[in-house]
Amino acid sequence: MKTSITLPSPAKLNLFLHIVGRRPDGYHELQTLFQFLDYGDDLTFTLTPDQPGVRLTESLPGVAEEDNLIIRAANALIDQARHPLPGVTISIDKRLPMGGGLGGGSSNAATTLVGLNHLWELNLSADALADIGLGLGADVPVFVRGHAAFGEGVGEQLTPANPPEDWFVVLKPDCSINTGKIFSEEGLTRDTPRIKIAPAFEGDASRYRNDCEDVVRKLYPEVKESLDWLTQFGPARLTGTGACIFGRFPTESAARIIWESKPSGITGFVARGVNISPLHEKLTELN
Ligand SMILES: C[C@@](CO)(OP(=O)(O)O)[C@H](O)COP(=O)(O)OP(=O)(O)OC[C@H]1O[C@@H](n2ccc(N)nc2=O)[C@H](O)[C@@H]1O
Ligand SMILES: Nc1ncnc2c1ncn2[C@@H]1O[C@H](COP(=O)(O)OP(=O)(O)O)[C@@H](O)[C@H]1O
Repeated sequence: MKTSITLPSPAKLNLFLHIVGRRPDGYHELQTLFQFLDYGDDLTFTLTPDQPGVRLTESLPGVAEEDNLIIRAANALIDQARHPLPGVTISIDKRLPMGGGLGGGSSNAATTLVGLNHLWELNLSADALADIGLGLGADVPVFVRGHAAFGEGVGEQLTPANPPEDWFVVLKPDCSINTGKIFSEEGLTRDTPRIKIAPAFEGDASRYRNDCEDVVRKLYPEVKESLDWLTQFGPARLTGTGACIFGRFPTESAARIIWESKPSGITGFVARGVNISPLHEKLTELN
């Protein structure tokens, strides 16, 4: 049995995000195209056979340990196991902004489920891990399955997709946006017609939009300014409920030229869109 592994926990983009209805429990029904980025956090899992339980080597600002999705994911696996498991210490190399629409928390949960399934040799199927993940957040299943996908329902009904693996400039306007607040806004578009997808959806995502964008532009001038700036160079869009935005470029050098000219004071990064999650690429290497 291996005792330590470091695994990627990538970001996602919602290349488009349509709100097509509402469930009786108030949750919004979405149609969205998820793609991963070759950029994200790293998690290191080290087994501690002499010390039972799950520990983090550092806490995240503003997140109580029991609310941390890494701890919640590890405990969800322990609850499923039929025998005692060795303890584990988990360290986080955090690069993704929190609450930015890049799915960092959901991705951390998925990397924990997939990583500990491997390290603890639990042999749970992807379906079983995605089910556990859905209990932690709507975006966890796509990270568990590891393939770019068209998502329906709350984003858990997934059809694998192969959008172009373009380069992105991702900007983080200096504000934080609460997902619940955006979904409760009166002016939110909630009736975008459903689109039909072919089984091998290639996703000409440039034709689609993010239905949260108008509301977010109005409420957060920082996002509006960044979108207006990035739009000069091509289509720019919000991911999830924001605050991060992205512009798409065919090559790394084209993306870097725009990145170098960004207004001072704004953070972000340049990354490539990838249809196989870096987490699954790494696991294939290990197996
Ligand atoms: C919008 C998306 C798109 O990928 O991403 P993010 O912006 O969070 O990255 C996700 O669907 C985010 O799903 P999830 O991560 O589970 O949402 P949460 O933050 O738990 O949701 C906070 C609140 O927003 C509302 N909510 C959320 C999702 C949804 N489909 N309909 C809703 O009405 C609910 O009131 C919920 O209690
Ligand atoms: N390990 C974690 N990493 C990031 N956020 C976490 C984590 N655990 C819990 N959270 C909480 O989840 C919220 C949403 O995080 P995240 O998935 O990064 O953003 P978003 O849903 O906007 O894409 C954060 O604001 C934070 O309070």
